[in-house]
Amino acid sequence: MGSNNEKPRILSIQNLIIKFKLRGQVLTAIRNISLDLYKGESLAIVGESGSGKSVLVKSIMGLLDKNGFIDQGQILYKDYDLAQFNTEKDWLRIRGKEIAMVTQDPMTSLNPLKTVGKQIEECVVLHQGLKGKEAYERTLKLLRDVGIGDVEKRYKQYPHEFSGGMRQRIVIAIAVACNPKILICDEPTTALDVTIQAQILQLLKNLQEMYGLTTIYITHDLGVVAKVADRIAVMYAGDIIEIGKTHEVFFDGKHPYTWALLSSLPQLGSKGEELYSIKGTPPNLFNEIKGDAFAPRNPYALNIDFVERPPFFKVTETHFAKTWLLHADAPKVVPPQSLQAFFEEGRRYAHE
Ligand SMILES: Nc1ncnc2c1ncn2[C@@H]1O[C@H](COP(=O)(O)OP(=O)(O)OP(=O)(O)O)[C@@H](O)[C@H]1O
Repeated sequence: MGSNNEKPRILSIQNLIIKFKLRGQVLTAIRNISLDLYKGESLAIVGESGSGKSVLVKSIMGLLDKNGFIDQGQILYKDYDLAQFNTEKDWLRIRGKEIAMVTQDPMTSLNPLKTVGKQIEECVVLHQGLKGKEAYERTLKLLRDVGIGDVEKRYKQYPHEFSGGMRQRIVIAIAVACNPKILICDEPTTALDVTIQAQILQLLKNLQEMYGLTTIYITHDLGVVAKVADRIAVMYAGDIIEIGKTHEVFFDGKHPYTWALLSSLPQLGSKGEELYSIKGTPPNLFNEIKGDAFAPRNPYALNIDFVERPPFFKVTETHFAKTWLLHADAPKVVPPQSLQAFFEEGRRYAHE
């Protein structure tokens, strides 16, 4: 869903349902998601804590917690259905090599006892088939590519000798050294301060072009990804409720949950207008969810929202949203006042 006609598909998730067993009960964390990823694109998955972003990307890498399982669906990549993989041997063909991940905390992915140069070089040797001087030179190039200076000296240093932002650059170098096709960035900048955040995002964007990567960003911060993503998928309670090109979701969002997320952006707050606040809590995933999961918190909910789960309604060829408000018979509802001005500004900007 969410077509992007210019590029070929690289990964296709179809009707995915993921459950966890917990204290004798079962909760459904991913509720029938279908999602296509296109070669060379950058897709941001946004949603509040607990919406299922991490579970979704972990399932692509075979990193689900032991009590989690794929109940239904397919994850198609090359000739494989990753949803059928069940041994580490299977996953070793994919993890790191085809699909790599950069997480929030670089220290957990780095070995404190090995120089950073050696850690990058090991991947160069293993995945790029280089040896000796060639592997060393490639490692230095990678260090330069991720924006580290004085590379010969830095090669010999240990992780603790680097700042948080620099460590994140090294983790990114290691991920890229494995030559992955898809790079998943799970809240890659959350632990960093704002200036460094912007630099790391810019770096990821540059590397995406330089190495022809397809990237998935997962974050709860819509503002951060708007600058780097080609498309945005909005998740709520284990489902993708809206997907589209970044400007479509950002400046013409259709689902009231997307409106709520946008309304919490600081850009809107700074105008001194009253924010559209999101009340209530997400549904309990142990229970069966009827209708639109957001309905109980949605001031625009229609009666049908409490009864029937909305399908994806097409807004444009590339923009879809699961809200009954888009049904031809629905009453006309406009976004909250504060957002209207924001949308208007965005549309004007897009046309300039
Ligand atoms: N091992 C587990 N056992 C039980 N439930 C789990 C487990 N892992 C995740 N969940 C549940 O699955 C749901 C989705 O979690 P997930 O971590 O994917 O959310 P998220 O959107 O990534 O949130 P965050 O931004 O906080 O990481 C949550 O309700 C969570 O409690």
